[in-house]
Amino acid sequence: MIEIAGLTLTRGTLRVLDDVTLTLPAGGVTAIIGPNGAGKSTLLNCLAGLITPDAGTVRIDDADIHRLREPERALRLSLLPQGQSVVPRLTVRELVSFGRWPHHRGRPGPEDRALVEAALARFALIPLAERLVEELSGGQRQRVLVAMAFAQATPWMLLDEPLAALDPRHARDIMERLHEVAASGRSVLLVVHDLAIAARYAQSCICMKNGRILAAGPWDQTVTGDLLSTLYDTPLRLADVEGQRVILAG
Ligand SMILES: Nc1ncnc2c1ncn2[C@@H]1O[C@H](COP(=O)(O)OP(=O)(O)OP(=O)(O)O)[C@@H](O)[C@H]1O
Repeated sequence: MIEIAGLTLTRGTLRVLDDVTLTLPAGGVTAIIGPNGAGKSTLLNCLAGLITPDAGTVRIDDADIHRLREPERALRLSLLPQGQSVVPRLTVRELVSFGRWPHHRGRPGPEDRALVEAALARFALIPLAERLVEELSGGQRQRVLVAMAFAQATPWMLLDEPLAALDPRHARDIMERLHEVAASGRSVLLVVHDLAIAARYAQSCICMKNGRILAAGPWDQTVTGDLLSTLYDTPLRLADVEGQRVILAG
């Protein structure tokens, strides 16, 4: 599990994270939702140990993430940051192979190679494996980056807007695969703006506004139309269409 206690961060005069305290049980897909500027990316980067808070702690499976050295962190969690750029002249297979680096530190073995192939297969990238990443479409590139994070084979996958710039089919495609990843025992935590996708695929959610947690917990017990309306300052309601959770305006 991830245990967050009293996480506070100020940038200039802005309290970006305001005493965030939260326990995230392991397993499933958890969506971090909330309006622009709520602090979602900052929270994710704090959980990954990339940002050191002014106060508070983050413990992942009993280790204080900010006290771990980078290679140890990379064995516990993978992070796909927002708007990740890619190193030029790398093929898809080479980039996905980078996910194995924390495990082999420059000397990949048969298991590393097998896990890279498994990641390529899971994200339907075998046909693209020898293509240069920079020559792919934005959606294909995003799939490669998620596959790289998957190849890291960490108990936790943290993804900041992995669906950005994806059309509905490709967004669903990635979510289906992340759903499978979670079903196989890993924990997936992602920042997502598409509420329809979050409603469909996330078992749990963290609702952030103004650097605070407005609500968090299992989706069905937490998310209501009133909550979403307050979160986004616009009228929203929940509905059930043919067994699917959907969000409606007004
Ligand atoms: N390095 C920084 N310096 C100053 N302000 C910052 C810095 N990083 C973040 N902020 C501010 O903190 C707030 C939260 O930013 P953050 O990127 O975490 O929000 P977010 O919820 O991920 O937003 P979005 O949905 O737009 O990506 C914003 O007001 C942002 O301007």
